[in-house]
Amino acid sequence: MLRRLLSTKKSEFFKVVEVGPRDGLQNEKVFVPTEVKVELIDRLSDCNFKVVESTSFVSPKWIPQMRDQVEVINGIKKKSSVSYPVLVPNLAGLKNALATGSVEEIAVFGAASDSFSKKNVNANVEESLQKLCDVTSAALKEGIRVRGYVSCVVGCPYEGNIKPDIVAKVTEKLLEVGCYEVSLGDTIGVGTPGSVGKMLETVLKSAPAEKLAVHFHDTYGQALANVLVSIEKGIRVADSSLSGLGGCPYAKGATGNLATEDLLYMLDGLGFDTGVDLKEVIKTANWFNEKMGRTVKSRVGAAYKL
Ligand SMILES: CC(C)(COP(=O)([O-])OP(=O)([O-])OC[C@H]1O[C@@H](n2cnc3c(N)ncnc32)[C@H](O)[C@@H]1OP(=O)([O-])[O-])[C@@H](O)C(=O)NCCC(=O)NCCSC(=O)C[C@@](C)(O)CC(=O)[O-]
Repeated sequence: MLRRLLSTKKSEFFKVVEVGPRDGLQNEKVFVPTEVKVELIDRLSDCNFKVVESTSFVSPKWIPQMRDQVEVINGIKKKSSVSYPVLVPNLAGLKNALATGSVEEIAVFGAASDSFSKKNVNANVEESLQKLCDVTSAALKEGIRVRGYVSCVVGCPYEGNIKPDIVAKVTEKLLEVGCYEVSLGDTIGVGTPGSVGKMLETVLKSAPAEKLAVHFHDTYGQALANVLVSIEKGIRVADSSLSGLGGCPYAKGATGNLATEDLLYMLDGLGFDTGVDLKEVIKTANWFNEKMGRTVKSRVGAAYKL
C-alpha cells in the first residue's frame, strides 16, 4: 500500500486532529493561564487544522488544569472551517458544555481496561460504556457531533497487555451508538508496529477504516512507526499534539502525544495533503514553549530552519 501511495500523483487528504490544548495540557502541573490557552487555540486555528480539541468538561477535582473550560471555549475566535471538540465524561459535563452555547462537538472516552477505567472515570469498562452511550444519545438529540475514544488499546499501566477483542468490542459499541469516528489510544505509548498492527487487524473486522483514527503517545519512540502501520491498514486520521505535549494523569509513565510537527513532516513526505501549515505549527510551538519556559520536544521543530 505504501508503494502505491508513493507512486500516485494526486495527494490524498489526511486529517490531523490537534489535541494539544486538551490532552497536551491536562497533565501540566503548573496552571496554564486561560488567556494563553485561548491564544494557543486561536493560533492553532490559523495553522489550518480541521479539528482542534480544546478543553474538557470533566470534574475540576479530577483534572484541575481544565477548570477554566467555560472561559476557554467562550474565549476562542471560532472559525467555521474548524471543529473544536471538548471532552465530556457524563451527563453533568454535557449539560455544562451545552450551557455555554459554544460547543458543537464533544468527545466521549472509554477504555479497554477495567483498572485504567476505574482510575480515570471511577467506573469499569461496562459501567463507563453505559454512561458514554447515554451522553452520546443525549448529545446527538441536541444536534452535537460525537467522537469516541478508546484508551489502552494495546497496553494498560495496571493490567499489562490488552486483548484486541476488547478494543474491538468497545469500538463497535461507540460506533453503534452514533460516534462518527473512534480514536484508538495507545495511552501509555507501549505499542509497536507489531502489537498495533495485530490490534488493528482485529478492530478492522468489525469497524471500517474510514471510521477510525489513531492516537499514539510516544513514550517508547514508536508513535510515527505506529501511524505508518495504521496508514497501511487504511486509516487516514491521526491525533497529535504540538511539541509532543501531553500525558495522561491516570496513566503513570505516559509521556506526551506524538508531536504534530513530526507527524506533519512524515505525512508530507508520504505525499499526503493535510492542509496544515507546518511552519505555522512550529512557530506556535515555539511561542508556547517560550511562554511556558519549556524546551522544544518535537524532532522536526528542533531541526527545522524557519
Ligand atoms: C467522570 C468523573 C466526573 C467521575 O467522578 P466521580 O467522583 O465518580 O463523580 P460523581 O458523579 O460522584 O461526582 C463527584 C463530584 O464531581 C462533580 N462532577 C461530576 N461530573 C462533573 C463534571 N462533568 N464536571 C464538573 N463536575 C462534575 C459532582 O458534581 C460532584 O461534586 P461535589 O458534589 O463533590 O462537589 C471523574 O472521574 C472525571 O472527571 N474524570 C475525568 C478524568 C480525565 O479527564 N482523564 C483524562 C482524559 S482521558 C485521556 O486523556 C485519554 C485520551 C482520551 O486522551 C485517549 C488516550 O490517550 O488513551
